[in-house]
Order: sequence, then C-alpha cells, then structure tokens
Amino acid sequence: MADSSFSLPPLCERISYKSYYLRAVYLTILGLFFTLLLHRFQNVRENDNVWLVASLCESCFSLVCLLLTCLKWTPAETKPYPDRLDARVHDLPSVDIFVPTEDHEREPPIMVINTVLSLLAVNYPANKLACYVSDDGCSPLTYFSLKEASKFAKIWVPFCKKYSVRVRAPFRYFLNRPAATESFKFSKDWEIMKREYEKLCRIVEDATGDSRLYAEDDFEAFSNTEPNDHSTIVKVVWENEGGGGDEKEVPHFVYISREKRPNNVHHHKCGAMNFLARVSGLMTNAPYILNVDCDMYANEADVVRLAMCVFLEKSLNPNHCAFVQFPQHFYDSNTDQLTVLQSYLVRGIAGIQGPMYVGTGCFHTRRAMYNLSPDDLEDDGSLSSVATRELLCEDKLARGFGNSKEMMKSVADALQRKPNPQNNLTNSIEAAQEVGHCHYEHQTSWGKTIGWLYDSVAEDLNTSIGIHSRGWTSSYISPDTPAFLGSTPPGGPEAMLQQRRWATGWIEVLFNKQSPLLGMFRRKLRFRQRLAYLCVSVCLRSIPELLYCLLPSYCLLHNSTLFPKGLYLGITITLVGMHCIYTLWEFMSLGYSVRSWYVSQSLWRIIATSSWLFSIVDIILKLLGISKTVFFTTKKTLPETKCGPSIRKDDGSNSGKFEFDGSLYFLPGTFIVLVNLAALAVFSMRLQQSGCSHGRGGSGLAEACGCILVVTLFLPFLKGLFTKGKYGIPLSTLCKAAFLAVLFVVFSFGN
Ligand SMILES: O=c1ccn([C@@H]2O[C@H](COP(=O)(O)OP(=O)(O)O[C@H]3O[C@H](CO)[C@@H](O)[C@H](O)[C@H]3O)[C@@H](O)[C@H]2O)c(=O)[nH]1
Ligand SMILES: [Mn+2]
Repeated sequence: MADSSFSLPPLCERISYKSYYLRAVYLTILGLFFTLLLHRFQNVRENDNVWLVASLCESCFSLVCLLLTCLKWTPAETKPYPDRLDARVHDLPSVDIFVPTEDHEREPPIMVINTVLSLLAVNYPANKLACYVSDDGCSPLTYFSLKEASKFAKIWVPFCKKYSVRVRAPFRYFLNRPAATESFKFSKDWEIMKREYEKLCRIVEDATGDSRLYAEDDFEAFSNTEPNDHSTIVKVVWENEGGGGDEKEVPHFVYISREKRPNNVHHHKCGAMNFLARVSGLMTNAPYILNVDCDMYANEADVVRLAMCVFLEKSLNPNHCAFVQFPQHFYDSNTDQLTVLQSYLVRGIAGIQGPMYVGTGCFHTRRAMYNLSPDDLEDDGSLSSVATRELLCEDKLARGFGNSKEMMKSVADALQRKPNPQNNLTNSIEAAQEVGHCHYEHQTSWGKTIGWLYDSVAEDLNTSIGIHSRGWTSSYISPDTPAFLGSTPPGGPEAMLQQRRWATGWIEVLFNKQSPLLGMFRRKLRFRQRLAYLCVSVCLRSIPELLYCLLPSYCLLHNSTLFPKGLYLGITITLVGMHCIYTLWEFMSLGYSVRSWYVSQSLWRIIATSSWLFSIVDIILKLLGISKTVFFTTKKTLPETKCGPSIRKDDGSNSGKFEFDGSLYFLPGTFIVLVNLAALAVFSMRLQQSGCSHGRGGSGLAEACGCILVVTLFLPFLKGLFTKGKYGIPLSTLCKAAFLAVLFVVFSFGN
C-alpha cells in the first residue's frame, strides 16, 4: 500500500484557478442585473402585466446568474503525477470495473466489446483488475460477442502493453496506419492485430442473425428467455488464475444478467449497478470501483493510475475522497458546449466539495458506496471502534445488505479493508446468482442508502448527493487528452429525449429524500455544494425562458413596452452585451470558434424550451400519480462499418444542423419562430403605415430587436421551415404550431 514517507514528492496536487479579473466580470454582470430588477420592481405599478411578467422572468434569470457566480468563484482541479506512483506505492490496490449494457439493438455489441477491450488493456497489473459486464437485455448475442472479445483480448492486451499503445479501443486505434518510421516488427504485429480484429468483427456481425451459434451448452441459460423475463445468469468469461500481473495477462472478465420478471421494478441502470456491486463484492471485492457506460471507452491507458494517485496521496486526506470523476467527452458529436460547461462550471464545483458523479468515467471507493461516512473512520482509514460495533453486527448487515451469508461477509471485509483472498471466481457463482434474485433487495437498504440510489432517473446525481451529504469530498481530474470518450446523439429527437430524461431526473431529486432543499437535515453538504445541486435542478427555468421568448412578440403585437427606456435601456443592452462577450470568451479561451459559441447558445435555448419543458410535464404527471418516469436508453450510433461504431466526422460543417421528426419536442420551437416572425411582419407594416414606431410609449425598435434575437437563437427552426427531409420541420408539426401561433396573435391583438 502507500508508502508512509512524506519526503517524496506528492502523487497529486490540487490546482486552484481563481481569477480576480473573472470575479470582477461576474460581479459587474450581477450588479447590472440587480440594478435593472430594482428599476423593474419600482415601476411595476405604472406599467402593465407584461412588465410584471418580465420582472418575474428576469428575477429568475438573475437568481440563476447569482447561483452560477457562487459556483464559479473558486475553481479547482486535481493534477495527478502517475510517474511517481511506482516509487511511492509498492502494491497497487485492486479495481473492479463495471460496464452496464441494456439492449443489443440500441447498443451494438461491437461498441460494447470495444469499451471492454479498452478497459481490459489499461496500464495496470492485470491481476488487480476485474471487469464485470451487466447485460439488462439478457442477450446471447452480447454474451457471445464478449466471449469472442475475450479470445481477442489475449493477443490485444499484450500487444498494447508491449508497444505502449495509447488508445486501446481497437475501432479507434486502427483508424490510423502506423507511421513510416515505426519498426518492421511493430508494423508486422500491427497488421496481424488488425486482421485479427477484423476477424472478430466479422464473427460478431455474422452471429447477429444466426442463432445456431448459440446452440452450445454454454448458452443454455439463454434459452426461452425474454429481456424482461428470465433468471439470473452469471458467467465467468475469463479467469486470471493466480496471475502475477505480468504484461501478457488478461484481467478477470465476468458477464452477468440479473433476474427480471414482468411487473417487477428493476430500477434500470441503477438496479444493474447495485447488482454489479454485489456480484463483484462476492468475487473480487476490490476497494475501488470504476464505472463506465458501455458507450464510452478508455482513451488514456494510464487512467486507473491517474485515479489511484488521488486515492493514495495521504497529504490530501484520502479518507475523505469518495470518488474521482473524469469529465465527459464524446467522439461522435459536437459537444463544445459541454466541454465549456465542464471547464468553467464543473471546475468551479470541484473547488467546493468536489465534482458531482455523472454516471460514467468515475472511480468510487467501495466503502463510500456501502454507506460509510468519513466519521466512521480513524485517521489511518481503519473503521472506528464505534463503527465496527454498529456496522458489523450480523443483524445490521442482513438488514442493510440482504440475507446472503457470503454477501454479509464480503461487506464486512470491504468495510474493514481486508484484502480479498484470491479464491476461484467460479466458486462464487452460486452466491452471485442468489444476490441477483429480483426479490433480493426487498426490505434491504439497497438503493435507499446503500449503493446507487433509486427514486430518480438521474441515478448519478441522486447518488452523488447521498455521498456528499455524508461529508465525503470528491476530486476532478481533467487530463489534456480526454481519459474517456463516449458516444452521444447529435442535435435531434434522440438528443431531445436524452435531455428530457436528464432534466426529469434532476427535478425528481428535488422532491425525494435526498433533496438538496432539506438544508437543515444535511449539514455535511456544504452550503455552496447544495447550491450546485440546486443549480442543476433549475431546468425549471424553462418556463420563464419560454415566456421570455414570447414576450417581445407579444409586445409588438399588442403595442406595449417590454424594455425600459433611457438609461435603463442602456443598462439592458450593456447587460446582454457583457453576457455575450463573457460567454464568447469562455469558448474562445478553449480554442472554439464564434460559430461554435453561437451554436451552443442556440442549442441551450432549444433544449430549455422543449426537453426541459416536457420534463416538467413528466414531473407533474408523476406527482399526480398519473404516470411514472422511465429510463429510456439513448440509441447509440449503429456501426456503418463492420468494425466499430461509426465516427461522424464533425468538421464543424454539421454543427448546428438540427434533425427534426414529428415528435412534440419540436412544437415549442416552431411555435416560437412563427410567432416572432408574425410580430416582426406586423411591426414592419406598422412602420410603413405610420413612418414612426412610437405611439404613446408603445413597442418599438427594442422589442423588434428582441424578436430578431429570438429568431436568431432558433435559427435551426427557421431553416427547418424551408428545408425538406430530416432537416426540415414535418408538416404535421408546422400545422400544429401555426394553429397555436394564430391563437397567440389573436390573443395578443385582443388583449
Ligand atoms: O435499464 C437500463 C438502462 C440503461 N442501462 C445502461 O446505462 C448506461 C447509460 O445509458 P445511456 O442510454 O447511454 O444514457 P446516457 O444519457 O448516455 O447516460 C448519461 O446519463 C445517465 C443518467 O440519466 C447516467 O446514468 C449515465 O451514466 C450518463 O452517461 C448505458 O451503459 C446503458 O446500457 C442499463 O444498464 N440498464
Ligand atoms: Mn450514453
């Protein structure tokens, strides 16, 4: 374990990015906001309802701005030094890797095996790793593909380690040919490896439509099963028997699929993660857990070592760090806005109590997942005597973790950090099957206080609050080359659905036991960290955003004033200008273009007024008991080639292009654009008639500019009005939106 010598240089450092210049900008923007609001409220009586609605919307925006300022105040991250690890730590700790997958159609097996191969090949002793794949689809094809992948791993892992390959997901690695300067031996090995990988792809491809391949005895467990109706399946795909951790070895590799029955709640990914925690606890019981979604591969071979630097650095008080989160980056879609968000907002939160857990690319400590709190530990990380007495009694263990004797023992060992005796994995299969029973969690604390927490489709955020509320901290590592790269849908229906699910989950968190609103009862959640969780849930601001997109047009049509006049109009313009310059600076400082900034501003408005709006409807229906919230798995890019998920080459030309379909997601955007266009048309007619816009302090140029700004932000919809095919708005959506727009215009004129 870690060397106790403090004379050696540290394994990692906390780097602070405080900037007084930025703070001055934040405060100026806030100052302008509040000056404007003061003016609004002082004059609320002399003005009409529009003024009141605008004041309320702006209050909401200034609250968000205040929250963001609080969160961005002390940005920080952790910088690890993996080169120092070997000198400081003689016996690296074990890590269990969890990869959940759900549906072999929405998540092609070739993608899943690439994820798994990249993880099996990481730069870490193979006898200290175990990879567990949970398959919620109970798919023989997935199991078959993993078995084939494990054969390939036996040549792939040694190849990667021998030549220090950086990107160890084959589909990505084989995109580039070796440089001419490489040795003959390497080029030859490369060719062999490529051929073998193509063979693997072919086998998986051929198996897709050929169920005869599953005729072997090994597949018997899959016969007569349905994805939602089958018993638990646990298969040890590959066992690293008594390995010494040399470069030729492949880590343990296990396939599991928990029991499912119709009408039984299974809690989607969250339930799968808890089953993974139990099975891995029985088999390898590593003190650390890496959680990676099946659509995300390890892009940095040293990733486990990077995380270990944080956990093993004593001077940082590692007993208080529950998890190490890496940022989310994607290889197939333009997600500049997410990178910017992570660089400024997530780093800001990382400087408070630590980043939130985002569901993937995260290393957890098993003990924190088992509901331990830092108060239960002594300074050296061992269990305190009080905690030992309270937590390890058999009764308590059974009530918390379920009745399995093996499970209780494994938990007691994990809590006491007892090393795992290297026993045979196959010996644990029976116990593993028992803990996969669909009733196993009944009347236990799984999902309530232990493991990944239920009651929200955003199980990541929910679990994260639980951990921070017990007083743990977390660390954020953001290496220059992304440590993990995932797949995410491009702008269109699938992305809208994903955003809706996230937002629904975030709001759900506000209403459950974990709620960050319950301040008094969760003192260990630091104040600004609580604000961070509240800030995530402010997708509720979608209603004021929608209203604000409609206000300028309403004012033009109704001939009333939205913006103040004189000095305060100047303040409004300065505020909008400063906000634009600041957000543009955020993009440009990371090397992104003005176009990328504009696309992201537009995307946020579209998401806020559609996906987030629908998530509010979801929540209302849930609160009324009419429907339940559901985790719809995001459809992953299907392979275009046989050898891996397609990589949409996003050279920027596609960014901002938005795909439409007949779903309701595109109704609000279309409606907004139509209404604003109508208002502009009315305004220009009025201008022509009177030659002057102002009649008795009514609407004018400022409101027209507001409409133009809204239309600019919803440009993909404007273009969609004149385009056919997937980039065009379907006629049905257009008709509905036009009908609503006519009602709006009539209402505005009439009122
Ligand atoms: O019943 C289910 C549903 C999903 N999954 C797995 O969960 C992961 C995430 O699902 P995905 O459809 O890819 O969702 P994303 O929107 O990409 O997921 C993000 O958002 C989720 C919360 O909404 C987090 O759980 C994820 O980690 C985070 O990457 C995938 O590996 C799925 O296979 C299951 O194992 N069982
Ligand atoms: Mn995903």
